[in-house]
Amino acid sequence: MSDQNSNKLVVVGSVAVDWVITPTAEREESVGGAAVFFAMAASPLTPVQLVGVVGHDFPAAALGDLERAGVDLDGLERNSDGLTFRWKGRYHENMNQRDTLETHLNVFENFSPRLPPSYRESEFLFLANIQPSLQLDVLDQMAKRPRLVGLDTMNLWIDIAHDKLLEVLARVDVLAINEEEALQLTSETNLVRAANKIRELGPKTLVIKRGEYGALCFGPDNALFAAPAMPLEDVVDPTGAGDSFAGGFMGHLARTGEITDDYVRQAVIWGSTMASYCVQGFSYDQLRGLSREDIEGRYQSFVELTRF
Ligand SMILES: Nc1ncnc2c1ncn2[C@@H]1O[C@H](COP(=O)(O)OP(=O)(O)O)[C@@H](O)[C@H]1O
Ligand SMILES: O=C(O)C(=O)C[C@H](O)[C@H](O)COP(=O)(O)O
Repeated sequence: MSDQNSNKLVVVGSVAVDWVITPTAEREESVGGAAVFFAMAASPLTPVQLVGVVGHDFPAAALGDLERAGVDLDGLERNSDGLTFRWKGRYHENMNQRDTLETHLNVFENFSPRLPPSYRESEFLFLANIQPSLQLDVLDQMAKRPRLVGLDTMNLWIDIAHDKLLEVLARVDVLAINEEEALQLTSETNLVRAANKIRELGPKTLVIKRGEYGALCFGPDNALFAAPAMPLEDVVDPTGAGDSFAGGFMGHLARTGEITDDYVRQAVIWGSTMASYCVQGFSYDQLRGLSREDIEGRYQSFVELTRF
């Protein structure tokens, strides 16, 4: 293993301009996308290399934010012929549920991810929520199998690309999905039974994200770990919480290079820490410019929250 690549973390996923409506506020041009949230959350912990595509309308300021966060953008394709992927959604009163109002794939429609040579040797890879065939394509472009491969997906792919999804799942180590998706994927009604089935499909580590109720994690050596979400007085915008969680989670494992039950437990708390910042603002507003002191302090609040 070359030292140079030992803690590099590649992420492939959407780069988006969202229109987010909550019960109390609205932002019409909110930079988002799974790869953006993931990168902003992981970059305080480990070097991140991003793979995605933007159109001519993508704000230059957001590219500057990613660069200042230290995110490598060599793998970000800039397609001047079209618009960036756009998503519009409205949150319900309780903020744990949302309706998608519009999705415009735009430049994402014909996107074919190309990994720069400098990404191919990296030891950590996260396949954020995109078509399973593209996830497979990226995995195949790695020079060798990374030490740890994580994946997120959604109900759409469980419905329309089931076989491809099973094919990629067989090749990943960590699956991070939400509760409904875990049940849907396995046709189960019980979460523990669903988790056992999923772990037979490939991923030995499974993180089930439960919104304001936190996360449940089945570790590589069989530990079962539950983490609460940070109780917050003001939740501004939950968009990207899951991706920020994944960024903190994978970022910690890449930084430490340890992949045991104990480190996976810590990674769940790092995921919860970064997700808690995400939901406190629109877009990645609250993830930008975080100091080491800030994040260590929030991590310690989680330690205190769960001490007994
Ligand atoms: N309302 C909230 N308050 C505090 N933390 C939250 C809230 N919603 C989500 N989170 C954090 O974000 C994580 C992932 O969120 P979740 O909504 O489950 O993911 P996804 O966006 O993939 O559905 C949760 O495990 C939790 O730590
Ligand atoms: O890429 C997509 O499919 C989008 O809808 C754009 C969004 O910015 C995030 O991806 C929302 O992600 P989560 O709130 O973590 O589920």
